Amino acid sequence: MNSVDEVVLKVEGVDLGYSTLQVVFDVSLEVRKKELVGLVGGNGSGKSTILRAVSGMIKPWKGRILFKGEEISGLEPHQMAERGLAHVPMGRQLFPNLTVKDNILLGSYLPRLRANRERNLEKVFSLFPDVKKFAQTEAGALSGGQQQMVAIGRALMLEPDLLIMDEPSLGLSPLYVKQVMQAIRQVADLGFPVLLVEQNIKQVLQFSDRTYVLENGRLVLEGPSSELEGHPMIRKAYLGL
Ligand SMILES: Nc1ncnc2c1ncn2[C@@H]1O[C@H](COP(=O)(O)OP(=O)(O)OP(=O)(O)O)[C@@H](O)[C@H]1O
Repeated sequence: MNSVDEVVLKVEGVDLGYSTLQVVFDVSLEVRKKELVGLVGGNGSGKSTILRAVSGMIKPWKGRILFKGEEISGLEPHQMAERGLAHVPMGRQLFPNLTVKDNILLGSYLPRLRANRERNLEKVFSLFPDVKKFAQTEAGALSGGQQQMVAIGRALMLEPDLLIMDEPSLGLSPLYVKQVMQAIRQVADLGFPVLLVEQNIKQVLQFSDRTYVLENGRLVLEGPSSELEGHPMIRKAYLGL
């Protein structure tokens, strides 16, 4: 396998925007097999807009997006899901009155996944023992961190080739943020590539393999997360050092 085959997601020089307002400028990034890649930036820097383009909700004004080597322009979100893209949305969006188990099973709605349902459910339960413990509990009764794991579990039922996660730490207490980040790391270590979008740069640098830093719609820094942690710009602007 050569390095080109290993690239799952490739964003090439995209400009993105809404009606006449451009919010993302010439952004390129990639996610390879087995990687946990962070995309970080402050409020309104364009992170969610990039995710919307990757999941087919908006089309690039310029540039292109390749998923498993195929250009995705023109594909609808459900077609992206069929091709193996799982989007874990901001705010988790579970059905609070359904049990945890039923919420997770909703992830295996595609016909090709039905045969593997039970096996995949067991995989999710062995990955997140807490989720298994609450299988029969209504999802709305769980803590924010546990609900986030349920949402990730639901996405794994899709047998995804790429998971994109939109601010999974939002609204969680520091203890739960750490648990959720550890869970995401475990998911990546199992072999599922993850694009993790976050404002919480400190946590992302600690758990991801590589990170892209976005400011006002432009990439200002990128590299191995371990190297960025010590970068003067990061220390000054984001870590307050
Ligand atoms: N549907 C929309 N219509 C018009 N402008 C939008 C729309 N969605 C986002 N924007 C604008 O695009 C810019 C980037 O927003 P985006 O949501 O991508 O940022 P973000 O980095 O994800 O921020 P946050 O962390 O607050 O979600 C902002 O100026 C925002 O106001």
